[in-house]
Amino acid sequence: MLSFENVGLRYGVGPETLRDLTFQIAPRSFQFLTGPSGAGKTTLMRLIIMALKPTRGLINIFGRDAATLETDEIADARRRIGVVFQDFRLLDHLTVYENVALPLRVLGREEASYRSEVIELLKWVGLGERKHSLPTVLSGGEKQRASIARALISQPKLLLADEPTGNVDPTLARRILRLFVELHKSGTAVVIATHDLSLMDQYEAARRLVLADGRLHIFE
Ligand SMILES: Nc1ncnc2c1ncn2[C@@H]1O[C@H](COP(=O)(O)OP(=O)(O)OP(=O)(O)O)[C@@H](O)[C@H]1O
Repeated sequence: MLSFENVGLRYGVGPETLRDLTFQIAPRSFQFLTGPSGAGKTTLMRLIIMALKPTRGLINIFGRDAATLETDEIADARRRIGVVFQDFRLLDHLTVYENVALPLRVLGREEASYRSEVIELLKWVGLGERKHSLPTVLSGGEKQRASIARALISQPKLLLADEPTGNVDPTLARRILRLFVELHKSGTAVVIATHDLSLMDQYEAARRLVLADGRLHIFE
């Protein structure tokens, strides 16, 4: 589903931020991506969603060489990837409900077919009472949960989450992890970037991808 072969990434001049990355993300797999602050976790996620081009090496996504994809093919591939960004990226003029429903609207689904699904997911992440609110009035943790719900709602083939529990308390973090594990069990490959050791300890079946000094170390 996703493979990197000898991928390197350098921002401007200076040493490579990521070096010789060779790994695969299998369909329906679950992995934590970890490593010290500044190790390159967000950079790696940006390479996967094709927001950055590698300085060298090959990235293959959904069976295609990422370097050869046209703009519309990149957009098509991105529709199959759910992303939880560190800065949430909610649309401020849409309500929480509308933000979460957006990926389904983009896929052309009728509202009647997804309304109850969206409401149920909002309840699960503790935003049932916030569905008509605009993102501007939400707390950091509420925004984070809305962005998680939006990434999950379309059951993407691949889910990338950058520090998805960074703004919530441990109880809610456990609940959110359960949501990711359920999604994985229903067929999504999940990659969660996190510093949170206690979160990782709650799902020992997960692979651990550890970035250090620009290189990736994999623990199955
Ligand atoms: N747009 C950019 N231009 C230049 N350097 C960048 C850019 N984005 C990130 N970097 C540098 O690349 C390195 C990796 O950053 P990145 O944000 O990927 O790390 P991270 O592991 O996600 O960190 P954190 O855990 O703190 O979020 C850092 O040294 C950072 O300063």
